[in-house]
Amino acid sequence: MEKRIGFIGCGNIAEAIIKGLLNAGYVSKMITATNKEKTERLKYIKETYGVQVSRDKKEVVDNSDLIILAVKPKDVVDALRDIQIGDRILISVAAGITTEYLGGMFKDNVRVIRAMPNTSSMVGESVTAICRGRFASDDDLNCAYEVFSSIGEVAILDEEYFDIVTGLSGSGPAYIYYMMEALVEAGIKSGLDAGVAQELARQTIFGAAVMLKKTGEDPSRLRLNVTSPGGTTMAGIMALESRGFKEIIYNAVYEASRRSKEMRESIGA
Ligand SMILES: NC(=O)C1=CN([C@@H]2O[C@H](COP(=O)(O)OP(=O)(O)OC[C@H]3O[C@@H](n4cnc5c(N)ncnc54)[C@H](O)[C@@H]3O)[C@@H](O)[C@H]2O)C=CC1
Ligand SMILES: O=C(O)[C@@H]1CCC=N1
Repeated sequence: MEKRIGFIGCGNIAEAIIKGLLNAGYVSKMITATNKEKTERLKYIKETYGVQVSRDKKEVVDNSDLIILAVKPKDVVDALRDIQIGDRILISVAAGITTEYLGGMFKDNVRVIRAMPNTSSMVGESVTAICRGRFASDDDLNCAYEVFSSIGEVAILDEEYFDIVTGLSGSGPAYIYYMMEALVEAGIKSGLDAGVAQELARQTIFGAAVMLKKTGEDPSRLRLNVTSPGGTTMAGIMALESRGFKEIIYNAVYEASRRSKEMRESIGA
């Protein structure tokens, strides 16, 4: 049976998940959302998606079987203050915040699932890592699996890997968009019209992503297929290598993971 889902915090990632769930056939009346800024944001969410909204987080909890906590890490304590989760499942997508810390905020043994989706949830193409806290069961994990698999792929992982996952796939879409920005700027700088550069870059990234997914081939194999010996691609790749492209990407994942840990520590979690 379809679970009733309540969102505490309705910013970017909550909106992406809501849209993804609705596209996947989820019924709008099964979704309720609340937010700190209650007026404009909730009006927008209600008008755009037809889901229920409430100014009262307790009402959201009462109307839900699963609660998705989608507030910034620094706001989790405030967001969960004065509510009773009872026998519902609490799914947190907050970067860095552990199931142990969240569970510790309640007197009862709350069933907590930690999830790290990304904004491609909006088009059903997220990859979401999930793990269960101490008091959540395998059934609870399966329940979360079902919800997130309707908006993309799901990986069940040990919680110790979540900072890395956050730095790789949670933040990852931004790296790809940044790559697109860089390609477009390079095209323009080299003399292309902006619209043309954008169209070429967007479809190149999309085509490469579809190739990866549909062929299941190793990316290095696909890269070699583009790279004629002594040709243009080889010259381009050598320019990337000489400027430490892989190290740059490693640093991005490392720094984002470090920040995930730092946000946890900054609230004493
Ligand atoms: N944006 C992304 O791509 C992803 C974000 N996350 C995590 O999701 C969480 C939310 O991130 P975003 O949606 O990007 O942030 P956001 O700032 O867009 O949304 C957070 C929302 O929480 C609301 N809020 C703050 N305190 C609240 C409270 N006490 N009660 C109810 N609502 C409250 C704010 O009004 C805001 O609309 C963060 O913890 C982040 O680490 C996880 C995966 C991906
Ligand atoms: O930037 C952030 O902190 C969040 C977590 C993963 C993606 N966005």
